[in-house]
Amino acid sequence: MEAEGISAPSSLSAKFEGSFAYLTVRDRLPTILTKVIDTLHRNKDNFFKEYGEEGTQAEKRAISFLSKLRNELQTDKPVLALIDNAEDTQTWNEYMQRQQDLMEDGKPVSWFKSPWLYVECYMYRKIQEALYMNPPMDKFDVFKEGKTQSYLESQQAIKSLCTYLQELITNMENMTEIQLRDSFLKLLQVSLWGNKCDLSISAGQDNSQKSSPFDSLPDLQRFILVDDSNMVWSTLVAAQGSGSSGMKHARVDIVLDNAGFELVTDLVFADFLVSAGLAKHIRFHGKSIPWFVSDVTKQDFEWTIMQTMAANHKWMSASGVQWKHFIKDGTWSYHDHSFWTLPHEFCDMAVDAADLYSTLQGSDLIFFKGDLNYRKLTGDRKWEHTVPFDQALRGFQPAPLCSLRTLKADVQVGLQPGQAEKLSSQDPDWMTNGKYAVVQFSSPHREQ
Ligand SMILES: O=P(O)(O)OC[C@H]1O[C@](O)(CO)[C@@H](O)[C@@H]1O
Ligand SMILES: [Mn+2]
Repeated sequence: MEAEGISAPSSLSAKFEGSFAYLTVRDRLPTILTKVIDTLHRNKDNFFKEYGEEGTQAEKRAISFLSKLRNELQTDKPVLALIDNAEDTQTWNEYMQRQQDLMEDGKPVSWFKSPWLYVECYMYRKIQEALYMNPPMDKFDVFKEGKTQSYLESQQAIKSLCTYLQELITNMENMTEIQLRDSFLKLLQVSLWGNKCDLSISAGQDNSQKSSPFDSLPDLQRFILVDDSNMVWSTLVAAQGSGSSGMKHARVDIVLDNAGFELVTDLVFADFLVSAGLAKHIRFHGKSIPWFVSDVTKQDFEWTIMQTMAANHKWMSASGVQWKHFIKDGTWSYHDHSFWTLPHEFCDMAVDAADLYSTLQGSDLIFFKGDLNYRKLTGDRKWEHTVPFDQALRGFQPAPLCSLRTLKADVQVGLQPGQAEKLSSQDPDWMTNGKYAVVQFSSPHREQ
C-alpha cells in the first residue's frame, strides 16, 4: 500500500525551537562535523605516507569542504544539490525537490526549516560527498576509529555474551520449549539494550558496554514501554514448517544499526536463532557508506567477525569461527542497499525502492534495530503517543516486523492512554535519554 492518501502529522523539524530536533541541529550536528574534521587532520601523516602529496592535498580540500558545510548548517543556509555523480546522487537531488515542494511560501529547503530526518541524513551524505569529490579519500571511513574502539572497549561484555551463547548451544538438545523461549527472550533483550551503545547520540563520546549484559536485564524490564516479545516468539514458531514440503525454512532479516557492542549482540542473537532451529537463513542489512557515526558497513561487519575469531578467548573465538562458517555456507548473508542511506521514510520504500521491498516480502520476520530505523518506520512525525504502530507505518508492511529500539528521539507511538503523561511527569526526557526501550511488533493482514 502506498503512503499517499493516508494522513499523517507534520515532520519533526528544527523549525520548532527548543525541540529535540532543534537542539540536535544546533548543537550535536556541528559537533559531529568538527570531530570528522579533526579525524581528517589527525590522519594527515597517514594520507601522506599512503598517497604522497596527492593525499595531503585531497585531505585539505575535504577539510575545507566540511568547514564550509558546518558554516552553512550553523547559519541556516539553503541545502545544495549533490554533484558527486554517485549511484544515489540523482535520487538525493530529486528528494530535495520533493522537500522544496513541501516548503511553505516557496522558502528554500534549509537546515533549520526542513524535516529533521531529511537534513540529518543529508549531513552524513554530504560528508561522503566531501570524500567522493576528493579521491583517494573516497574509501576512507571517518568513523572507523570510534567503531573499532567501541568494540575493543566492550571486550568483557562480549566475552560473557559469547560464553553464554556457547554454553547454551552445548545444552540446547536437552532444553524444553519453555527454556528455549526463555533464552530467546534474554538474547532478544540483550540485542535491544545493545542499542544503547550508539555513538551519534553522544556525538562520538565513549559509549561502550563494560559490565555483563545479563546482570542488568531484570532491572531493565520496567523500562520496556511496549513489549511485544510474545508475538515475535509466536511468529517464529509459526514460521517453522511453513515450507510447501513441511521443511523448516524460516528466513529472518535483521536491519542492523550500530557496530561495536550492539553488532555483537545481534550476531549472538542471530546465531541463537539458527542453532535453535528457529531460522534457517539470516539476512543482515547494513549501510553502504559510513552513516550516523556508528552504523555498520560491510567492512565493519567483516572486521567484527574476524576480530571475534582471532580473540584470545575460547568462547569468543569459537563464536567467531562459527559466524565465519555461517557466512561461508550461506546460512548468513550480508546485504547493503542504497535505500538504507537515503532520507526516505520507510512507507516510501514500496515505490522508491521496489526491489528492496519485494526482497523483504520474502522474509518471515524482519527486525529493525535502533532509533533511526524507528524514526524511518514512523516517518519521524509528531504522532500522538496512542496512535497504533500499524497506523504510523502508513502501509509499510512487507512482512511481520519488530522494532528493537531504545528511545533517543521524540517520536513514540503505540502507548497506552495516560502512559506518556505519566512518563513525562516522572522523567521529562524519557523520549531522548536512551533509558527506555520498545519491542514493537506489526504484522500485515494476510488473506487465508
Ligand atoms: O543508532 P541509533 O539508535 O539509530 O541512534 C541514532 C541517533 O541519532 C539520532 O538521530 C540523533 O542524532 C537519534 O535519533 C539517535 O539518537
Ligand atoms: Mn545508529
